Amino acid sequence: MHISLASDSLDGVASRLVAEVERRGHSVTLYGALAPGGRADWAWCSSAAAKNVTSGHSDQAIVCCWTGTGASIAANKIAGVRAALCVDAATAEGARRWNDANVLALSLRLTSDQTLVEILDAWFAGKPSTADEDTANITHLSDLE
Ligand SMILES: O=C(CO)[C@H](O)[C@H](O)COP(=O)(O)O
Repeated sequence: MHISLASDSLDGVASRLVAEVERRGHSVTLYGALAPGGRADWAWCSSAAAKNVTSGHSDQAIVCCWTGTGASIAANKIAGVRAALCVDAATAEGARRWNDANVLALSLRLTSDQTLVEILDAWFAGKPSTADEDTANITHLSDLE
């Protein structure tokens, strides 16, 4: 897959995120502090990465900031984006299964090296549920936009 990655700083697991995504065989487009020269503020870099998902440029995006909250809020401003702030593998797995999340948001403050690996393993292994009650929720999100 092609994954857009954004981080508003190089704190914590930001640089390791790029290596871990590439190690899994994905190609990447980088934003914010991961791509020197671009605007690194979380609202700008996270929304830029998220826009790539709905435009078809990228299959998914991963957005980071210190708390993870700003990155997820900015990404969710883009119609068609379902960004999920995930702090562990179980949350990432649930976000893919029940929310059909297409953008993963991470907290640079909370996410350890090991947790990053576990979250990415769960995220990339995850598949959206095809159960009627789950697809109905996703359809309703589109109706709300
Ligand atoms: O967590 C964040 C937003 O939710 C930011 O990373 C935090 O506000 C720090 O930003 P800055 O380095 O621009 O002060």
